[in-house]
Amino acid sequence: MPEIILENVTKRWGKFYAVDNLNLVIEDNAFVTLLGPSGCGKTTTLRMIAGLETPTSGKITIGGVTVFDSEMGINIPANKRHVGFLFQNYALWPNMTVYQNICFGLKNIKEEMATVDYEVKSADTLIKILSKPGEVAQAINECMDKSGVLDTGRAIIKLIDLYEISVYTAKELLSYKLQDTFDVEEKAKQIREKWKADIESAKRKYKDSGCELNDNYEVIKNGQVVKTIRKMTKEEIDLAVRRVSRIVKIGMFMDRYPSELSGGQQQRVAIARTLAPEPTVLFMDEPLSNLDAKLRLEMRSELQRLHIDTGSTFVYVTHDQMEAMTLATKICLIDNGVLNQYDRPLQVYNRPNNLFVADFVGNPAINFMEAKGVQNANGNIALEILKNIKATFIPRENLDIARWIKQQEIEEESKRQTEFEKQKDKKNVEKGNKDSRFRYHIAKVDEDGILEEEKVITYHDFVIGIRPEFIKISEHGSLTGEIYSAMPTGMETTVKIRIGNFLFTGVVFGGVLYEIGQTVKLDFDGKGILLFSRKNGNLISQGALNVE
Ligand SMILES: Nc1ncnc2c1ncn2[C@@H]1O[C@H](COP(=O)(O)OP(=O)(O)OP(=O)(O)O)[C@@H](O)[C@H]1O
Repeated sequence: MPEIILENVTKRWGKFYAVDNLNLVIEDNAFVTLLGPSGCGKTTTLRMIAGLETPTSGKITIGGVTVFDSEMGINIPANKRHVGFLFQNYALWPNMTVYQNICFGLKNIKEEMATVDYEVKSADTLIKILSKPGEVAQAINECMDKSGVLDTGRAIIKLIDLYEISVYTAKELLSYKLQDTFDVEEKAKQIREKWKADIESAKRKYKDSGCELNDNYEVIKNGQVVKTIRKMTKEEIDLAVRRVSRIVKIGMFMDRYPSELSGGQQQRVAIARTLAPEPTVLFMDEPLSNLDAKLRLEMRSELQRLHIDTGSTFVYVTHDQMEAMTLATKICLIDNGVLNQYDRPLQVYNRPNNLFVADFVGNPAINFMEAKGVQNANGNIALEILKNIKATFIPRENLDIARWIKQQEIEEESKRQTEFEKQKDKKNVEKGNKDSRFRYHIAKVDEDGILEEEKVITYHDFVIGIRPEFIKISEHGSLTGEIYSAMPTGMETTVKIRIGNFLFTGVVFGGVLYEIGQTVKLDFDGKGILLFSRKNGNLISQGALNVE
């Protein structure tokens, strides 16, 4: 099954590292979003997995097959990786109908496939359908206008969708004119008998040549499915087109040209075209970015459903964190070519590995404030926040800061050592786009743009991260603030609260009305407050923050 494994994958152009030593396992059937700021290396990563870009070094495996290995000199081309693509500029062919657009790629496929007897298959299908001939007549009758004239095109689409059959089988079914027959049961019985006789005769022929048909109508010889290198038959192509059209609901547009479709409908055609060859892995690069907000929301839920319906592995590039959060089973968050976190969306939101991740995910953005303090014997950390306010951070789990610091120092030393070893290697190319520490932003009322001089930062310096939903305005709150701005949207109200010179963004459920300048009391609610080290930006712990 198509599990995708990236081992030490690097892509650089000269000294510029677009992707820097990426290690990633994309599980089978996952929906992974590659997320990060513009230019962080998302598209390059996707293109390398798909085979459209050659990594500088590393190894990539798809479904147990090594598709790239710099040391072994393996590089399987994109068209042999059995993957599908959907890009932002999906460009349908304007001179082809929707049907032709979807089946165009299928016509060019030539590979080893089982030999299938579609005549027997469709005969068997017709026998099954004709066991309830009244239902067929009824479906066709529903496609007549008031004066009793049949809309043949509509009837064919109706039969295709109702019985999941090809256009050829649907036309055959329509040719029986069951809707005009007095005794449908008798007529259906006669047709069934004819098809049964045909199937028996075909089976006899197979037997005479030492073959048989299995339940999927594949020809079996010596216990093996007979396979040949061939193109897809018209029937196979039609069934594939109908299958994907049903999934994205475009069955009724088959004869239209792209210019006769809305943007969203065109997008669905592009998706159908990508799905038709049944790729086991589907790569998508910002496929919804050309659509308006409402349609994008609609297509998001379509994609989620599509992921379940197709059972494929989806790898999806986006810089829209909302899209990444809502669609993904796992988010892969990249910055400057370096993987920062690879986790389930809510884990990324609730337990970000570092300040960059905390800041990148969440809208409205997380509030940061600096703090200084030491851990008490009982495990709590006595802090000073907002210049001169005393507070206590109570870690959710056991926390030994001294041990945490030791661990960080060991890891930093090990990184320094690896870097040192790398520099000794003559072939090593120094990273030009150096990884710099993420500069968190503290919201203030009068940001004069003058950066405060950096003091010596120690492990006693912290940054506290508070998601907007953890700012609780209440009568008995321990902090006093002033409403700086309030934006009710109906379902929720986003408020900015000023405490001294600092600004905090909170989200209150419901359309609460606040007056600008109004004094409010507030607390930091719950046990989801995040404690980061200011020295290296990493998450130390989650917990509660009590203000004295
Ligand atoms: N052929 C190339 N030569 C040199 N640099 C390149 C080349 N292709 C991409 N890059 C650089 O590699 C970096 C990563 O590019 P990539 O397209 O992967 O970014 P991205 O994360 O997908 O960005 P965006 O969200 O803006 O599409 C960028 O800084 C880009 O300028």
